[in-house]
Amino acid sequence: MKPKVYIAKPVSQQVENYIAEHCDYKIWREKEDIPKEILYKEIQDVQGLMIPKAKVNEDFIKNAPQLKVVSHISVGYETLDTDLMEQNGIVGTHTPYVLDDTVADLIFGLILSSSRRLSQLDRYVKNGEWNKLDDPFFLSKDVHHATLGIIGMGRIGEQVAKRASLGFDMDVIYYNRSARPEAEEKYGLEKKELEQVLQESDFVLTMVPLTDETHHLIGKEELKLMKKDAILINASRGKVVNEQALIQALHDGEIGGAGLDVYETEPVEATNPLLQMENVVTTPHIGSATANAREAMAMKAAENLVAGVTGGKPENVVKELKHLV
Ligand SMILES: NC(=O)C1=CN([C@@H]2O[C@H](COP(=O)(O)OP(=O)(O)OC[C@H]3O[C@@H](n4cnc5c(N)ncnc54)[C@H](OP(=O)(O)O)[C@@H]3O)[C@@H](O)[C@H]2O)C=CC1
Ligand SMILES: O=CC(=O)O
Repeated sequence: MKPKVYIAKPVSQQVENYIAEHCDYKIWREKEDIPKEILYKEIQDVQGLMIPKAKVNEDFIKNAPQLKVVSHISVGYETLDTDLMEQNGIVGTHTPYVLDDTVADLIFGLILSSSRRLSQLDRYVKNGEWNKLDDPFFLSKDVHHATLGIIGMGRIGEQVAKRASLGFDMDVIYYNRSARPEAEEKYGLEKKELEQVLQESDFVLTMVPLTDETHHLIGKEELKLMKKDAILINASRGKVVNEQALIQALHDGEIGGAGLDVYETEPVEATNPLLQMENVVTTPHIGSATANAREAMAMKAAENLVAGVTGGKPENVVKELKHLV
């Protein structure tokens, strides 16, 4: 008998066929996120669940007595209580590597559009406001040969460093708990203390996972250390940056601007002051959103799911994480 699994998101025919070969499955085919009540009903008798993001806590586990695998279709997994899952014999998996280049491209988009004011320029040209371009606001910051500080030199951080160093002749410095000698060698990177990275960078990118340690890693004091014209880019998780402190720092001119793909509350609230700021570029948590990357993530998640429910070893088991459910 094939193991039973639930797929909590529409997937391509190719991914569905692969799952069908190995499992009995049901699938949520609606565009909207699956409501919790339906999810909890569907996981009552399955061994595997594939889902973009699950909040796995006591409540979830009570509803899934046969569950062996939660296969996340994402890299970040701060919503998985990994201790609790281990106690209940549930393996968590995620989808690293296959989206690194795609997310790095988006980050470069944020770096370029926040420094060169691309969204305002587009708006002005389309509105016939060419004359606004005399405003000194538009004498913007060079990206090439500037210093990029990357906080979290992991898979994605390294791809950003590659683009910055080889493509834009940037000096790249980074802060990480462990050193990355190979990446240092390949891209001429230098590891520094967090304070130094903040003080010396023209662009600061936060690319750490969200954990107890990285929650509000960037707050009032850290923002104060940054150059007055520096731009903060956050494409990791909103809660890595203290958003109130960021709003204040932008308001007070402590830093020059921000490029944000992630927010403390998502979807970002319409009343969030960040949305009113001319020196803030926003995208809707869309780092991995190309057709290729999303398909690769879904296939990777399907492979992890199938391996986990058929007695194999999934390739991408999540590490124990000091989680924040
Ligand atoms: N916007 C989007 O659409 C996307 C966002 N993400 C987010 O990006 C995050 C990073 O992804 P990825 O690069 O694949 O992850 P990695 O695990 O490869 O990299 C994370 C890096 O952060 C470092 N790090 C972890 N904790 C700390 C700490 N307390 N202080 C300093 N450095 C730390 C790690 O090194 P060390 O442990 O040695 O310190 C590691 O180098 C994901 O967790 C996810 O939240 C991912 C994909 C898409
Ligand atoms: O935010 C996206 C992810 O894959 O993590």
